[in-house]
Amino acid sequence: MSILTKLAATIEARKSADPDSSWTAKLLAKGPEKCAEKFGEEAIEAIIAAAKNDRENLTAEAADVLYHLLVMLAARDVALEDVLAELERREGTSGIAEKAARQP
Ligand SMILES: N=c1c2ncn([C@@H]3O[C@H](COP(=O)(O)OP(=O)(O)OP(=O)(O)O)[C@@H](O)[C@H]3O)c2ncn1[C@@H]1O[C@H](COP(=O)(O)O)[C@@H](O)[C@H]1O
Repeated sequence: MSILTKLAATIEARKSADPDSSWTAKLLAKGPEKCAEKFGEEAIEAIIAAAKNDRENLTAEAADVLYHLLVMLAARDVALEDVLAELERREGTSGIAEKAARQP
């Protein structure tokens, strides 16, 4: 089991945990909008680290982004497996073909 899959399972379990015992449970209790906001904040911190070419900080911020992405997905009941399945569906298709398929 990959670390992302394990982390997603831990986050899912935190939905029924006491917010006083878990930072994840506390964040989930604040609702999906707050989870999305935190994801955005972490993404901006990663962008800043990348723009500054601060690779050490970018590594840490990227981990924060992945964690907060999983929390945001859990808050809206989107399964990590569905996201991974979407990536697998795209595997082997070129980015240009994918973009063309999304045109209205
Ligand atoms: N990977 C993470 C992880 N990454 C970041 N964070 C938390 O995300 C928060 C983000 O930092 P901020 O500075 O924005 O947070 P803050 O200032 O404390 O919060 P705000 O007051 O701004 O809301 C930190 O408090 C971190 O503890 C994480 N918290 C938990 N995990 C994983 O989730 C698991 C479950 O954690 P708990 O729910 O705490 O048991 C842990 O075992 C870890 O594997």
